[in-house]
Amino acid sequence: MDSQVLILFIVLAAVLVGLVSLFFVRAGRARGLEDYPETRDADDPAPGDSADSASGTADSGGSADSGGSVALAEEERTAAAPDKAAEGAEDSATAVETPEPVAGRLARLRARLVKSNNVFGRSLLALLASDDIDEDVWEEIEETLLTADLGTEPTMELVDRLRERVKVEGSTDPDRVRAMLHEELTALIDPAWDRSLNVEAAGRPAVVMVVGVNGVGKTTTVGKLARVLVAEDKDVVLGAADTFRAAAAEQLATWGSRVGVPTVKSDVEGADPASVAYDAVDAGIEHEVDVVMVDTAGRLQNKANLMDELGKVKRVIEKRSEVDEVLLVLDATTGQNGLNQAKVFSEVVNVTGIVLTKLDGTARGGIVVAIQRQLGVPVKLVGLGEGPDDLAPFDVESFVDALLEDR
Ligand SMILES: Nc1nc2c(ncn2[C@@H]2O[C@H](COP(=O)(O)OP(=O)(O)OP(=O)(O)O)[C@@H](O)[C@H]2O)c(=O)[nH]1
Repeated sequence: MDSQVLILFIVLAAVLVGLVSLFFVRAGRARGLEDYPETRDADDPAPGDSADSASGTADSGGSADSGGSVALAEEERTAAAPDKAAEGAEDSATAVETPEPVAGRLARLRARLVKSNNVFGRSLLALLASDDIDEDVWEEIEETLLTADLGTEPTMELVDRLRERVKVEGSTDPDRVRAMLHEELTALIDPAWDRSLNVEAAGRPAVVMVVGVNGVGKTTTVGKLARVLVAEDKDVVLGAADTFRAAAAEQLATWGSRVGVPTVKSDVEGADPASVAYDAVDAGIEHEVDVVMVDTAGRLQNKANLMDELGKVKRVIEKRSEVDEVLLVLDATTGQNGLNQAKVFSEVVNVTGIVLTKLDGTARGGIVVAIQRQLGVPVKLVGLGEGPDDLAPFDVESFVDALLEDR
């Protein structure tokens, strides 16, 4: 009799434990990414970690390589966006910023573009406004375009076409010549490119990788872009695969937390970046977010081992998901040097879009043309300042308008 009571008691206890754990699992799922475990042990494979990643190949991803645990930053777990947060997180959600809507950003930032390209536009228009555009004037025009980093071939093309039109139309009316210049510059920059970001993927998160040399503004761009996506009501996860620089992951997590976006990062300095990237994508898939953005460490294009590592980061992500967009960040102030970077990065990770940063600090806007020509990849975004909302979609008309604005 005693033993029957004991068995009954054990069975009842087991049923009770089962019910309680089921409740917690469901509640956890309903709460979403903010309940992602704070740390995941290095030896504990990431959920959905592929067989490949565990196989120990050179390209393998997953937590086993990360050299430590992967954690969501403390801030982002407490600063989830209001509509995505657990009910109990409402208080902390009040601290989350509302990013500026994307529409009209370039209009706001136009003054900066105008200011920095003042010399370019003014001297071109002044030259073209002369009654008699002789050989010397055409040469000066050429020089101005070259100084603006338009590149030799596009400069020659532009000058030839303008010369031809001025000759054929026989007009030196400044307004007319200015309109011709506007048309020719627009044609050179080419409005036909598809400049939309690939941030929609059916049935899984879109994956965006951000690459480039040191200090060009990668982390800042990921942060600003997270704001753009949040403003468009997307769920985003950031992956801090810049494991070289100790402060980089924190910097990224801070950007994310400002708009309630979580960051997957390693708490071990020098951890395998491919592993962190894999974990970020994995977390994004598991929590059914819209976009995972992976920030990578700055690397010189002539360091073969670092470029190999970047290739590996992409290949490891691809074990878990397609990579939809590879954004190469270029600093506009570095001029033609950006072209070499673009070429090498493109060979390694198949760049799909350019982000041109620091365009607020240079009159070398012509680099847009040179890059697109050489690379066959469109400029999709421009950085026009250090402020959180100083990133705008690249729009050809507004760009040329700003270059040739009356001052
Ligand atoms: N003026 C201006 N500054 C910018 C722009 N974008 C980024 N910056 C600044 O450029 C500096 C470097 O930016 P980061 O985002 O840290 O650059 P990074 O490429 O991630 O750097 P590493 O990780 O060291 O390679 C920071 O001071 C940014 O504020 C921009 O569009 N305009």
